[in-house]
Amino acid sequence: MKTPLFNIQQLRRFSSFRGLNQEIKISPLAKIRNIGIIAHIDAGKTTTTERMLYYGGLTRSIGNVDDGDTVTDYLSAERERGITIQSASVTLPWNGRSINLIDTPGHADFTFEVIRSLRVLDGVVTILDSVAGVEAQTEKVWKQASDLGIPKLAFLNKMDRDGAGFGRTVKEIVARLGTRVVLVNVPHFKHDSASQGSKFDGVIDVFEKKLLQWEEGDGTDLKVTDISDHSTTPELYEECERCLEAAVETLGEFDEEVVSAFLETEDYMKVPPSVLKAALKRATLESYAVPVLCGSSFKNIGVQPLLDAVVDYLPSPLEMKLPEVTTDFKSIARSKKKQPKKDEVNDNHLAVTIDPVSGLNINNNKNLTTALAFKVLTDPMRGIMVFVRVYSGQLQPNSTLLNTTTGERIKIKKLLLMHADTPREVSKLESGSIGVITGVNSIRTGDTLVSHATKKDVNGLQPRETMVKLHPINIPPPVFSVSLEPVTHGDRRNMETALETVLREDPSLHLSEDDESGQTILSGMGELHLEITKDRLLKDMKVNVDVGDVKVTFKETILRPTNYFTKTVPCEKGGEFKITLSLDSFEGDIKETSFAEEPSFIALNMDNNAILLEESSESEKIRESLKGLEGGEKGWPFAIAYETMIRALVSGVTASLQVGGPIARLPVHSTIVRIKEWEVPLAADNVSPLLTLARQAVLEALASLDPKDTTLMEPQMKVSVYVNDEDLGVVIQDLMGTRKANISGIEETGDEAAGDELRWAKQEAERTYVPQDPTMMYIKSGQAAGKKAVRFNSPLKEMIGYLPKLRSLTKGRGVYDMEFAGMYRIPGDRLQDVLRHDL
Ligand SMILES: Nc1nc2c(ncn2[C@@H]2O[C@H](COP(=O)(O)OP(=O)(O)OP(=O)(O)O)[C@@H](O)[C@H]2O)c(=O)[nH]1
Repeated sequence: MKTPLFNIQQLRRFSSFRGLNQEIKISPLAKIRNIGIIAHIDAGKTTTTERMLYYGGLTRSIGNVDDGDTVTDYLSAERERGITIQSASVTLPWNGRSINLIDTPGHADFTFEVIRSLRVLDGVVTILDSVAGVEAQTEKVWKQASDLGIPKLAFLNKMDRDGAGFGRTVKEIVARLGTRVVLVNVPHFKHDSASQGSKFDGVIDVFEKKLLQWEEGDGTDLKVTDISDHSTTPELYEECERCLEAAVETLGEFDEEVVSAFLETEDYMKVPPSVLKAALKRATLESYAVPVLCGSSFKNIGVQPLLDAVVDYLPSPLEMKLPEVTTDFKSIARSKKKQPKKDEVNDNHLAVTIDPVSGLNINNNKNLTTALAFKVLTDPMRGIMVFVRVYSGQLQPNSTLLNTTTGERIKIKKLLLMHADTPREVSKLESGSIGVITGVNSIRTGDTLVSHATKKDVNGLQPRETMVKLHPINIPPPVFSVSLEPVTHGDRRNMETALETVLREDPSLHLSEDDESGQTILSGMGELHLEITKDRLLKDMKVNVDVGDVKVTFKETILRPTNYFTKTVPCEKGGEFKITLSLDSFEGDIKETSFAEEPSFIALNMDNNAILLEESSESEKIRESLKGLEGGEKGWPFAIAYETMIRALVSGVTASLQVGGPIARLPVHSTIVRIKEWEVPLAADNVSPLLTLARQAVLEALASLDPKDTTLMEPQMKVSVYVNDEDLGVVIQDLMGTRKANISGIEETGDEAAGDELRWAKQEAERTYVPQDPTMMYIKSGQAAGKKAVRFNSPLKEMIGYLPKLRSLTKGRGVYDMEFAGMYRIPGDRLQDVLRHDL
């Protein structure tokens, strides 16, 4: 769900905090941990977060999901909508450190939000349900975090439940997520006379050689027993020794200090905890191994050691590698393309702090402040709050920033740090910190903000510095849409204002206009996504609007190139604006075509379209001036900056492609606009004529197309269905028939990793030591026998309403997950059907 992580209204109820002695000081960077919690739905993310806030002293009592009184609970927040203030991050103190917990929603419809949050995190805690093991969403978010090189911890929750399998789940983590593990703690069970079975009551702290047992209650009463003496606790000693042996073996392959420490006594129990902890931290940062802990958040067992582990094993911002930067408009530096030096680039793509085109390094640039806006919220009291992560330099209040994504200069006033429910005004936001800019309404999620690190304006920045962009947050294309129609004419203004707010907060929503019907079309990532947005518009914002049914988004694309079209207009100050362009077609992802290799290729951020400034397309004058710039920062004789001209071309082209193609007036997709020639007079002080010409020329090119020169495109989804052997036949029959599925494979579940990786992971899982699971029967590799995963691509249109169908075919046992695979041309036999029924 779109989970507001923190409902400040509820936090406020707990006016006297438990941990007053833990007042957060504004921490030096080494003391900060920017972390997120990721989990499959229901693994216990909310329950665990509640305990963290409580033990951190931010709440006075523990809320429970099932009683609907949690701080972070979505439904109660829903009920209190209007007075609820969401927050993207909250800071809690732990052991002298500040842990910034950053919201990461679990539902697949909000993948974009997960990616957006992951971008600003330095580490993640992955919560698994130890009864269910590794689940589909765990795998997905784990992979996303791995792709971004983010260090991870695993917390095996729900150890109190029947069927909880610590050992089994650990083996699944290794085999299915493809990682080594180090067991930081393992479960402890006591004999339960009532059930004549065993009951989870605590954990063995492996490195410290201690047994921690929790008393019933809020989890603050804890019995600690030393288990380092074989004569007093022989069984616990031996279990701990086996775990330490495994830890020393795993870490020893990575870290020589562990080997030396072990060789001093050749006794696993005598390797100092400090050596193991330091090695495990390094191993975690390098993604060599993942620390594993366990507990039962619901029973208040094991959460404090998890907080300790966050502090011990996840990095501070100082230890995290800086993100990739680019300077846009490559053409300015095109002849200066330089390869980054070997030692400047790490395998992990996040490590590149140097723009390979311009050579600019944000890491050692003392002048430059760079920050990424990762969430925008509208707070009824404070107005618009822009959450930013500062990557270099420092943000200062009452200063001017440059939004390099839009080219706009922005005056900012206050800066805030989130401290429990009360955002606190601060005199600066330093590199590594996460804070809030208030009172600015032009910043969107994903924008890069730069400023001078010491001055209060951007005047001292080099031209190249003003073009720095942190790697933008990729927004997946919206595949579903609804029409919006104000009930009365007077409601239109209200609707527009509300939509502006909603879109500012959620850039994965998109607005367009249906020229024929005049309707406003709102597009989003999934049915649920649009449902929640609709709720927000109708219920929270009280907009009087008719919302149509959710439909799949279709696009149009061209099948053959057009002729070139030329447009000119004289300039009042002398000379003329001119443009000559054509449209060309391609298939696939534009960034992977040969066009993308061209020096003057500009990918548009919508609909897989791009502009190609053909070789020598610029007027003689522009070319000469650019050459001048390459030699140094010599004069640029034009009254208008080069980037401003490019922005005009981009805006003109983007807007006209949205107007649509000849078949159904749908926005044009997968099209390249080849600009053969363009001119701007030297004296011109305004680019709007260039924008207009670009727009007119594209519209003329589109109008020249015959309907048979274009076709429709539709979203296809990459789907995995998990079913029992006995249901496989009927499920496949339905997939091949009704769902138009293109099946790529049927696998035993558990075989998700591919090739060598799979072999490695399986071997690693086999040799990974895990304690016996007393509460469950051991099922080999953790999977119920005879489960199959069917992988296929299918048109999204055919997948609507699939869940009830799958349930009825499999007596409720089948599950599936799907993600966007891409927009594909609709084959001729289905085209008529779509035109008739869906448009
Ligand atoms: N027995 C047991 N139940 C738990 C534990 N942790 C959470 N639960 C229960 O599991 C259910 C889901 O817990 P949540 O904390 O809402 O899980 P979540 O991951 O936040 O779920 P979403 O917000 O839907 O993604 C609730 O009924 C909890 O009471 C645990 O340690 N033991």
